[in-house]
Amino acid sequence: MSALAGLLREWMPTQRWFGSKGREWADVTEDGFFLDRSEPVLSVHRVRVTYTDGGGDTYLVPISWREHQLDELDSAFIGTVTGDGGQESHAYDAMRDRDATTPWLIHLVNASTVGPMHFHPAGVAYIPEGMPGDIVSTEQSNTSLVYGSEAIFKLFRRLEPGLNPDVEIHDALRRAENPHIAPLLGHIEIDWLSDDGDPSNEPATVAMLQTFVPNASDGWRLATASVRDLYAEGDLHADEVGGDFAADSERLGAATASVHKDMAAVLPTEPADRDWYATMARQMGERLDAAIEVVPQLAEHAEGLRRIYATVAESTEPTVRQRVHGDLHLGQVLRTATGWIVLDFEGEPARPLASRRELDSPMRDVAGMLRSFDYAARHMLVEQPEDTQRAYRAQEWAERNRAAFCTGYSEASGLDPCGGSPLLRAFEADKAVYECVYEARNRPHWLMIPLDSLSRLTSRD
Ligand SMILES: Nc1ncnc2c1ncn2[C@@H]1O[C@H](COP(=O)(O)OP(=O)(O)O)[C@@H](O)[C@H]1O
Ligand SMILES: O=P(O)(O)O[C@H]1O[C@H](CO)[C@@H](O[C@H]2O[C@H](CO)[C@@H](O)[C@H](O)[C@H]2O)[C@H](O)[C@H]1O
Repeated sequence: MSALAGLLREWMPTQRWFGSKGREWADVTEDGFFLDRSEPVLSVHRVRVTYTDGGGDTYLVPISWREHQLDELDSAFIGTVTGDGGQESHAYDAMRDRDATTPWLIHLVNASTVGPMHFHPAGVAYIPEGMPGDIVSTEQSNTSLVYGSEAIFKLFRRLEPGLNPDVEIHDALRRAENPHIAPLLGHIEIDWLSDDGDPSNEPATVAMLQTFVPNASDGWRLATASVRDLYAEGDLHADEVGGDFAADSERLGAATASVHKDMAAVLPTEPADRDWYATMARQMGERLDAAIEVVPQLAEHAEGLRRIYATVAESTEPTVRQRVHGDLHLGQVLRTATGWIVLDFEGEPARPLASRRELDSPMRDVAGMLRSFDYAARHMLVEQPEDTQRAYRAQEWAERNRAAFCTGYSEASGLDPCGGSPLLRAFEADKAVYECVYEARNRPHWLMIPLDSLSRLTSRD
């Protein structure tokens, strides 16, 4: 194992974007190349991790190298490598080293190819080259840099061969002139190294650059502020407090419907048949089996969940299958002065890329957002699980905003998503199962949120 691979073995599991926390590593190998040789030197590494329980993942890790350690970069420090001549080089997370953030945009403007990496500007708008980028937050599955208030660069950490749906769908929705997206400015690909080292597959998408939406607030922040207002007003109902969110939820429903309509117009669609319903039910059951291995508390809901999934297998509900968002929640939408913007069309980061590009029911996204209203309403109950008054208010807030979202969706699309559809209920349950695994791995103190929802979903007959 190289000295760098040894350092990455310690460091990567501590990073939020590392998706396989808790799995034991069998081996780690890396291959890297230089993207920029000026100070600090910037290298990019494809890091292949294999696990003792089988399988493996490939991650992208950009590293900046410095001759001297810098106190201000302490939180980005990965470790020190000693060369053959005894000289030391200090490795830093290049996404948190501002001085190492300019080469990405310079190469995009120049449509460069550097080693195995290919830069593709979209050619539709100005790219602010020469400016350093600031990291958005480390609390995400990917890592984003904001350049001024003009562009946002998202590095996809876990690599898979094939075009990332975030790039593909943003490009399609721009062609459809949908007003609810931030335009794509470019993307970057890297040749995929298959296990035997033969670069014969499709390249993997490494990053995308989008227009930055200024003066916007994300839906999660706005919704949770509204919930806090309601909690602060012990005697008032959700529609009586200043921070009522229902009008925003209704507009968000309409924006979601508009995005679905345009995706169906410019990307493939197919009618759902009986086989598809049967496949959905089987996959939900399989996801549940796998999730119980990670979160044993799910076992007590298994019988109720399987009953819900069985109704999908028998469904004759007419649905069109189309491309969908795949992981729609309040943290994926921004409210601007003119309306809602939908972000991050990548799908659930834990799912294989091919399955995230499959045609699906738009109800998957409706269910995701309905789950998110539940999360927003209940996340503050984590600290006070016994507070029945707050639990009652949370329920009231969630119901009001879920209904408003459905009204907005149905007025814009002509389809009422929330009229007791068994498919929608099953998607909500499936999402809550996914969330249990996500929370167990990333935020165990929040595990009770999806677990409590499952109690309610499975007892509703
Ligand atoms: N175009 C944009 N304009 C402004 N902020 C953005 C934009 N895209 C993303 N963001 C901010 O960055 C956060 C993470 O972006 P997202 O695409 O959801 O990344 P991830 O895949 O890591 O979840 C969002 O919640 C939002 O606050
Ligand atoms: O990183 P992503 O935004 O792609 O999505 C992952 O992380 C989300 C949390 O940030 C997670 O969403 C879950 O928590 C949200 C509150 O933080 C809540 O609004 C969502 O409803 C809930 O699913 C998402 O599932 C995961 O894929």
